[in-house]
Amino acid sequence: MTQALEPATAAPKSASAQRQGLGSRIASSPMAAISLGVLAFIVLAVILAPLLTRFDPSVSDIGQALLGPSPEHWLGTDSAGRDVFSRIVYGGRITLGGAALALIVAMAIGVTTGLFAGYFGGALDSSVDWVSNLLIALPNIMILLAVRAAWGSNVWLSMTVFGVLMAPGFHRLVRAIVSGVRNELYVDAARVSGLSLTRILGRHVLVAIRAPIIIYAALAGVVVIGVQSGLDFLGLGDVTVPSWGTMLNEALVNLYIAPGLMLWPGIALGVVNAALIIFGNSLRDALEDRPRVRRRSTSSAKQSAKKNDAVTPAAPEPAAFAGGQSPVPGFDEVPDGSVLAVRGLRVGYPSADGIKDVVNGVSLGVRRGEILGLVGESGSGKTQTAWAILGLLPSGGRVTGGTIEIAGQSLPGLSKGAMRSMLGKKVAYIPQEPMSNLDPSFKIGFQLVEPLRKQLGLSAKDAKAKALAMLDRVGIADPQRTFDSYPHQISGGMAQRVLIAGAVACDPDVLIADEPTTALDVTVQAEVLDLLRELQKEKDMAVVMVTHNFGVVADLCDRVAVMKLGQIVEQNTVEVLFANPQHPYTRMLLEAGLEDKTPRTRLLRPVDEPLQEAAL
Ligand SMILES: Nc1ncnc2c1ncn2[C@@H]1O[C@H](COP(=O)(O)OP(=O)(O)OP(=O)(O)O)[C@@H](O)[C@H]1O
Repeated sequence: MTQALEPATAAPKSASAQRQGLGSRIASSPMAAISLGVLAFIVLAVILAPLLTRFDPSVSDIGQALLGPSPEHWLGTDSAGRDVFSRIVYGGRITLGGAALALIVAMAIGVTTGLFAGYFGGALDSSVDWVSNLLIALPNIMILLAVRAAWGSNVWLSMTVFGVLMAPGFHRLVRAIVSGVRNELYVDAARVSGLSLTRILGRHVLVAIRAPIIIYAALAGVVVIGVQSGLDFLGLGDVTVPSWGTMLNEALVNLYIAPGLMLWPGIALGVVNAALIIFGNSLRDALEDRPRVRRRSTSSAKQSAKKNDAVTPAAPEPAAFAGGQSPVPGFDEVPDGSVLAVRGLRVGYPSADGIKDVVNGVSLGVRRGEILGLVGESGSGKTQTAWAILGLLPSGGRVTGGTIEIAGQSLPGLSKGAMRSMLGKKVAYIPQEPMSNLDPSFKIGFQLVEPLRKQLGLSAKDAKAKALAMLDRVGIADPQRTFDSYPHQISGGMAQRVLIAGAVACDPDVLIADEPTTALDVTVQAEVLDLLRELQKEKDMAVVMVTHNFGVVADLCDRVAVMKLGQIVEQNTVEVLFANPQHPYTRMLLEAGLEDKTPRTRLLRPVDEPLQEAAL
């Protein structure tokens, strides 16, 4: 029963390297570390300018004009007798400070709008995109000249405006990444575990955009420094304060008398720009083979399902039932005392012809201690039914009719906050693909502890103790090691056990398992089903087992509902339905896939009778 642990060291070396934090990855790339060191050195020198220099960079002494380098004036003096070293160090404040201001403004606007537009999509996305396109269409230099003409040559103002003009670049980058990440199953899993929007965005989404933002900011920094220096070089900046662009402008005037004056601001600009470009490129190289556990495409998931699901019946041609036999009486029965009661549920998506229902009047109920199998061909609406119950329909989908009650609480119409507090505590979810439902960026322990603290209000210590106890309970041999592992360091079977531990940790009334064994190999499937059965008995949960495997139904379920084209066509106890299927569609599914149609003897009992161990 206990699954053999894969040693943590079994993870490929490259993977463990890739798991390092951003700081370690920068440190492990010599070019990134050196360029970052150079940048840090220059920034520090600019900040500590008053300590490093002996001369006021703006005070002229015409008697000292155009002196060469000396122990007093390390880099010589300019045409007004000002110390060049002081002007270089102080000038960095304007050049680098202005560039930093523009970058901060661009990132604050672009990252925020990209994050929300990418995550929520819809009208918000379209309107922000419209504004972003408008900003991109504006000629930046003309705008900066207009700002200077209207408000004077204030470097901070012009760099703030330039930051706004640069924001669309960050917006587009972040929006593109976030709109991909929001569909990751681990983000769905975070929603199911009841985490707030801020936490999901902060913990799971921001982490994915962190590295691309740093790389893009490094390269955008080169552009901003170029624009700031260019404006000063053209004499459009404030000539009373030193900057590297202003120094280049003065050097140009004296090019034939003192060509050396061009050298120092040129070197300063060259070194900073080179360091920024090398840093951006090295960081990209260090990060580019980072593993991403992506949501598998529907087709690959289906292929995997077919491969692993040995007794899955071939999906019958919907056309064979186009005539549509009526559902078998009792198809919409909701047993008395059901802790989950769904009546006449309809789920619709917008289409060219208006709202199209993909779930069409489903009624079902599950009592405590009971397992209901929800079976049907691919596309019959099982997952949509489950997601509607969890309040997790994807964008566009909505409940268009019917009622859902969990432990007496009616769900449709519930506020998002109230729904969040139910998820995990009243209703929990076990997904189909364990690996994709764990965030690759965080250790298993963190992903278990966080919802426990949020949902049960436990202290960090208690939540950790409970998480370790749950890992032990679900049959993980070394809970501490798994707790300290990243998802890529454990096997698929262990990942599913981890998700089961997380799902049942808050003792939910209802557990929805959506094909929980599809992505696992056959031996592990049996172990996971055994575990689910044990936990369901132990915690007296009502379970809805979404599957298209009649073997799983026979092995595990008390009752079964058969779905076809968004409707339940037949619903009964497992023993009655297997012995005497009424609907032609049920018969076809059973004949197509099941060699041994006899359910376990233990299941041949009315659902409200206690389990007879002797009959096992
Ligand atoms: N985002 C969507 N927009 C529009 N229609 C959708 C969307 N998602 C699913 N559907 C429709 O809902 C139907 C039911 O899909 P659902 O995923 O519930 O099927 P299922 O029975 O769970 O299949 P499977 O066993 O293959 O997972 C699909 O046939 C599809 O046409």
